[in-house]
Amino acid sequence: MLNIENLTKIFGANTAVDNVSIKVDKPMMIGVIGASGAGKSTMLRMLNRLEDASSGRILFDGQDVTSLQGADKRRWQADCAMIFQQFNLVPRMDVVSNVLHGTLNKRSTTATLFNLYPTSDIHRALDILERLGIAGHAAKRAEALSGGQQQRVAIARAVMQDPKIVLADEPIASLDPMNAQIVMDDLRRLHDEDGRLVIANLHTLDTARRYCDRVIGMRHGRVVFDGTPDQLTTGAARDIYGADASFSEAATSTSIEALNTPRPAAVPA
Ligand SMILES: Nc1ncnc2c1ncn2[C@@H]1O[C@H](COP(=O)(O)OP(=O)(O)OP(=O)(O)O)[C@@H](O)[C@H]1O
Repeated sequence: MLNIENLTKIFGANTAVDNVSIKVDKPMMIGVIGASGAGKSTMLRMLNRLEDASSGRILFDGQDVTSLQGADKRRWQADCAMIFQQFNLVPRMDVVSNVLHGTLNKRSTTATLFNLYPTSDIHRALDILERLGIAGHAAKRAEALSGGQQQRVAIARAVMQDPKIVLADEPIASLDPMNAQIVMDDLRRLHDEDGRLVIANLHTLDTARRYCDRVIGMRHGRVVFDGTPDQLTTGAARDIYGADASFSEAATSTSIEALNTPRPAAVPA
C-alpha cells in the first residue's frame, strides 16, 4: 500500500534523509526510532507533503504523492493525518471545534469561514470524543485540558479526517508516563479497531517494542534497521543509536511499565 522509493531530503549541505526505501504491504503500526537528528521528522513530513522531497518517490496505492499539487495535494494531506508532539490545537477554541477542524481539507472555504458544520459532523466529532473517553471535555477550551487530554483531542481530530494513514511525530515526548501510555493505547486502537496504517516517530525503544508491529531504525538519514520488535536486540539498538559497548537501553527508555505487560484499556479522563 505504501512504497517509499529512494527518498532523499537535502537541506543545504546536510542530507537529512538519505536514499530511504520502505515498503509497507498492509496496515500495521510502525515505530521509527533513532537519535536526535537522524531524519525521523523530516521523513514523516515528506510523507504528508509538509516538506518536499529532494529526490525519490512516495507511492500510496500506486499513486505518486510526491508530485501532487493544489487540491490533489490537499486531498492527500487529508488522507494522511498528522499528530504532533505539541498537539497543535487551537488553544482558545473549544474541544469539539478543534476536532471538527479535522474536516477542513474536505470542506468549502465559505463553510469554513463561517464555522458552519453539518449536524452529522458534530455528532461524529462527539462520538469520536466519546470513544476516546474525553467527551466530557467537549465544550471546554483546548487550553484548559492537560497535555494528555490535548493529545487525545489531536487524535480525535485526526480520526475525524478519516485518514488512510496516521502519522505521529513524537506523540508522547511531552507527556508523563501514564498519559504517554493512554495516548499510545489510543494510537494502537487506530490500527487494531479501524485497520489504519499508523507510523509513529518514537524516542524510546521500549515504547516501540511494546506497541509496534514493525520497527524502523534511522541513523544519519539512513534506514539501518527494519524488523520486528523481537529482532530489535540491544546490539541492533546500539547500531541505530551509534553508541559504543557501554550503550544502555535505559538511556532511551521511559518509565512506561515493563515490557510485555498486557495493554490496559484506555481510561476515561
Ligand atoms: N527545515 C530545516 N532546515 C534545515 N535543516 C533541517 C530542517 N529540518 C531538519 N533539518 C536537519 O535535518 C536533520 C534531521 O532532522 P530531523 O528533525 O528530521 O531529525 P529527527 O530524527 O526527527 O530528530 P529529533 O528526534 O531531534 O526531532 C537534522 O540535522 C536537522 O538539523
